[in-house]
Amino acid sequence: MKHLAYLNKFFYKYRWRLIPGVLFVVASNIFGVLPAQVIRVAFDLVSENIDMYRLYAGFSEQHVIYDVFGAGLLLFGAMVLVLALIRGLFLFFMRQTIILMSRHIEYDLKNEIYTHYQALSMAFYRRHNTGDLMNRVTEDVSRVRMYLGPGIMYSLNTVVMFVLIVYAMLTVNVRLAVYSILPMPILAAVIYYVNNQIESRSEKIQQRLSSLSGFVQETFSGIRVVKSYVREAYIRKNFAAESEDYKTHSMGLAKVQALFYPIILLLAGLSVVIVLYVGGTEVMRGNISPGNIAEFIVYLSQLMFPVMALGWVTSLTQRAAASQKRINEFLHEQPEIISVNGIKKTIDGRIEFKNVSFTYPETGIQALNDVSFNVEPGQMLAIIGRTGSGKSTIANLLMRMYDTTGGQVLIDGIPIQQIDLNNYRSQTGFVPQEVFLFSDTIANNIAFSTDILNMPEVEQAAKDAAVYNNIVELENGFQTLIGERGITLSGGQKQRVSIARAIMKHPQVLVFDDCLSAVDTRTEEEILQNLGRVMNGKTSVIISHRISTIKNADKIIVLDEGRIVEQGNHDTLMELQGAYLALYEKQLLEEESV
Ligand SMILES: Nc1ncnc2c1ncn2[C@@H]1O[C@H](COP(=O)(O)OP(=O)(O)OP(=O)(O)O)[C@@H](O)[C@H]1O
Repeated sequence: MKHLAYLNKFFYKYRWRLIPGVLFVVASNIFGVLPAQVIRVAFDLVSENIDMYRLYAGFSEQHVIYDVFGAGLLLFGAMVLVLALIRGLFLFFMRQTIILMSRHIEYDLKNEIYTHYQALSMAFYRRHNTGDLMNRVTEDVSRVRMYLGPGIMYSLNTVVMFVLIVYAMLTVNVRLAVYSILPMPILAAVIYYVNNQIESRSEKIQQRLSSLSGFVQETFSGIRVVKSYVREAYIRKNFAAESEDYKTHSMGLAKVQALFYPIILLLAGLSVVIVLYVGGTEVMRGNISPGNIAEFIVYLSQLMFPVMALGWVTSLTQRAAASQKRINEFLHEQPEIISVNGIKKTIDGRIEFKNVSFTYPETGIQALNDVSFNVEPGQMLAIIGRTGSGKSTIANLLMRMYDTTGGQVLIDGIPIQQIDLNNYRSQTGFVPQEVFLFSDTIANNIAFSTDILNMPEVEQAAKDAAVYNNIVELENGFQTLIGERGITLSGGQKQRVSIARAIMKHPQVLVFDDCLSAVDTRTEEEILQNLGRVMNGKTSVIISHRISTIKNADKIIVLDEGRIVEQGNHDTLMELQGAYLALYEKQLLEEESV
């Protein structure tokens, strides 16, 4: 429960919804209790006057008595109706204040979590899977809202109604009141227990459903592999097994739900029987009138819902507390990459790695070991090396996705940690190895870094990335939707759109992480030539496997197992007759054999 205390700040923020809400709960309940008393008076009126009416049988006065009697009953009926209408009005306002408050808090909480997520570093995203992140913003927040809205509202309602009804009962007859209330705690306990059963079973079903939809999604995403390996029958069998599991759990839930209402009706009926029996004996003793029995039965029917709500609200609050605990876990995570009062400046692009070592915190793998190099503004640095040698790690450190575990990265001679993070990243263009494009138009994907879509600039970026001709050939050109909702671009086209996105930023430092691998050598040459123009006076870092990509770079570093084994330009490295030359010859051989 202590986890829910986090939400108290929101109650304070929305106090001018909560306080009137509480008053509306009280008012609606007062008007909810009054009709029972009107019914009691009406009932007594009937039982007192019926004898008189019969007494005048055969006399003309019987007619008059009937009229007076009928008009009286009509008046009572109208009173009950008016009271119900007033109650309805207050119920409307009660929901309009408390439920609306819960929706406002839900909105605030979702935004708070999302904003916090965005501040967290890469390592956090490596530790937690996307499903988990999504669940906490959606499922868990919804559960918390159930506590904030219906939970609070029904708890207040139950307490107020209980106090008013029990008070009204006690003023009529203490013995009857005690007997009537006796089954209530049992009813609440049964509902709490059954509700918990339903919730835990529903949760299991939800998990099965997630796993079923995950399974379906994956097999459809990989349908090409499934079909080419002729594994349809095998996949279908697995699907049937998953479905069977879901069905079994659903049937279990249906059984508990089927028991739920009969049990409630049984207990409710039992209360009425007790009232009739104990009330009857009290009437015989002359302690109460028959109207009081009618009054009690109305009270009982009114108490039934709050008592049911009590069991329901208890389990709902428990679940909300568990969800808030999960939310708090993430909200209390501190971003590893921070920049407090960082320097804001236009960077020149001088990069220096000074004895940099780096070990990934998630796996403990040492990816870089004592790496030192420097690049001047206007230069192109190329990084080459075998797979897993640490090339992407250099890009990660340059983009400050991680901080070094040893040594220092300096930008314009300033340690990278001292530069304002957003200021720095906004001047850096990065094309990752794994291309990611949003399900949006090509134009919006290229112009991702800007708030206003400037089409001439987008087109120029596309031309520089040598993808312009491919785009204009499409029916809708730059307005073509890509991704889940649209067409699929080829691997090389995707890479070039993502290069255009980085160029569009007019960065001071541009980092290409092996993003020309799916582009043919002629197009690659065109892009590199364009880059020479666009990045004139600025710094480029090109990571590649291919020597053809990097041979014109001002400086080339050759990495192996996290260490720099050679550095220089193409000619000096060739002269060294070491790792670079070996790589060159190997690639030359491969090209010839193709
Ligand atoms: N996010 C990560 N978490 C943990 N370990 C990682 C992570 N990324 C890379 N590594 C490890 O760090 C080492 C260097 O990886 P890196 O991605 O820098 O190599 P690379 O030279 O870019 O390889 P490739 O050419 O295949 O992309 C590898 O052993 C890899 O397993």
